[in-house]
Amino acid sequence: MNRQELVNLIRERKSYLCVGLDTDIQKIPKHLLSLPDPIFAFNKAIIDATKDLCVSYKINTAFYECQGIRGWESLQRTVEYIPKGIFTIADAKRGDIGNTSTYYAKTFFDTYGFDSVTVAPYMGRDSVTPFLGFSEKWAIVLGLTSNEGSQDFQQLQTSEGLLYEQVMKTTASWGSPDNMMFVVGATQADSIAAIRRILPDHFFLVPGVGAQGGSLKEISEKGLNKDAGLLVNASRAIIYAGNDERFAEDAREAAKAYQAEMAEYLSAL
Ligand SMILES: O=c1ccn([C@@H]2O[C@H](COP(=O)(O)O)[C@@H](O)[C@H]2O)c(=O)[nH]1
Repeated sequence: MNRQELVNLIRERKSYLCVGLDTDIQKIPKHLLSLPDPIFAFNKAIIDATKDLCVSYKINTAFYECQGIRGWESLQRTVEYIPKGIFTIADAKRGDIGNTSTYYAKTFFDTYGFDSVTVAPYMGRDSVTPFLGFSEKWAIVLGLTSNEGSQDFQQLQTSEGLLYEQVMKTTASWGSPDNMMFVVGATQADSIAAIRRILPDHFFLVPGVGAQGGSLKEISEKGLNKDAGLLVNASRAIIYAGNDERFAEDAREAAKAYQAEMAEYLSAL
């Protein structure tokens, strides 16, 4: 998906919601466990219930990889089930020496057909640029992450400023706002205005609302740009809003509340 298609989708749906499919076999409703592919059955119901409210789905590959071959099959069925025209994210946090990164990119873009993959930039240029050579595909680079451990390295003060700011500026120079986004945690709302000044045009993927306590209002006020420029992810707060037979309806209600709030913020742009 290209940038203009994503921007149009956000405008049409009045939403910049990304539903996170962090589907944990331990947490899905028990009545699904007797089905041949419980993870896919769960995802299918969540997608059916939310597909008109969001613009993106993020599949965190860890929840699938841990199931071995069956998990990869669930992942493939899920990504194939997501309606065309909705932006798909493989949250795999890849990045390695160049030839290996090339095969990570092929895996998620060509084999599985994702629009984007999350990339850890700390191995440098040759680990990131292989993700940028695919038409209408995106690298979503970790910028300032939502977890406490972001203080350990990312937030170190250097002679040039904060380390994550340096990393984001340099990484941005390898691509463009048409093929690169950055992860900025919703729990880092105090920093988002400064990051937006450094990167006025890039999309930010923002995880950390819901279960991690980040404020949708704050990050929207500080992070939206003229094209919206945000994809805000919520995983647990949506997909586990309920845990009985009504789980999909409960997920829809949770997604609807986020979308309604987003529509307000978009109307003020
Ligand atoms: O900085 C980051 C980068 C990635 N994540 C991922 O986003 C979701 C958040 O899930 P919630 O249940 O909404 O908290 C999850 O897949 C994380 O691995 C992040 O949280 N922070």
